Amino acid sequence: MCPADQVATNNDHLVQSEDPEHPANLIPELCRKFYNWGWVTGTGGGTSIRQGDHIFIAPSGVQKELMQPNNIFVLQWPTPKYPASDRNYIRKPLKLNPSACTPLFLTAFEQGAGCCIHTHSQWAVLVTLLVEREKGPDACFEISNIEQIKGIPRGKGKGMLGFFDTLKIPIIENTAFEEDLTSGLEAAMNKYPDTYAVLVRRHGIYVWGDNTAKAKTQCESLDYIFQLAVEMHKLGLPWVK
Ligand SMILES: CSCCC(=O)C(=O)COP(=O)(O)O
Ligand SMILES: [Zn+2]
Repeated sequence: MCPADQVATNNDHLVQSEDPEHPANLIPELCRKFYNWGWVTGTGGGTSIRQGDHIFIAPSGVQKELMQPNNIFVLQWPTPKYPASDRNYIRKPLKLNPSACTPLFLTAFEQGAGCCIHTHSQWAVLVTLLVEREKGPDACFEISNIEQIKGIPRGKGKGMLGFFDTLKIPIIENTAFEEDLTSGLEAAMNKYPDTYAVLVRRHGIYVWGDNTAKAKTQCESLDYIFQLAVEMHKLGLPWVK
């Protein structure tokens, strides 16, 4: 756990609220759920929320399910993505570093997202392995004729996908360091401007939404679909009719 006595008193009021929906309360609460779903075990994965001109970010390398509100970093939005030293932190807990996923979360916020979730779900990883043969910029997971596809938006302001639509989630290659995934994420977003998620080969997935509830439900729908896809593959059933 992140020790409470290692926390600075800088702008503590930004993470102190009785409101369970406040991002500083919501991020630890969500990460406890995500841990139980196998999404953020072993310190991997995480979540970031934008509220107005503040971005709330978890620390790096901590047990995400044990996080407390006073462990949360706050960035003034907008903020430079690079170099990291130029980012506008207005709250930095002592002896902790911000998540290595920060530039990826910022990339989602640049697209207008209100929340971004990164998971290391084994179903997401397995799907990237099953389409491993299609390496390169065109790598993509595709599935159709599954009811849960309706839980994924067609694109911003375009409503939700329908049963007969084909869900497409781009896959980018993993890198040695989480931060170095940023250019791949940006490229995938440019190539698939309607996507709300990008898979990372042998690593996991980034999912974002207009707000926290949408990011969470979209991530749940995708995880359901990935698990189903793995089981379909084992039964020799095609993903696209
Ligand atoms: C065993 S986790 C490896 C790092 C990673 O992929 C990740 O998502 C966690 O990054 P953070 O800096 O938020 O701990
Ligand atoms: Zn990761």
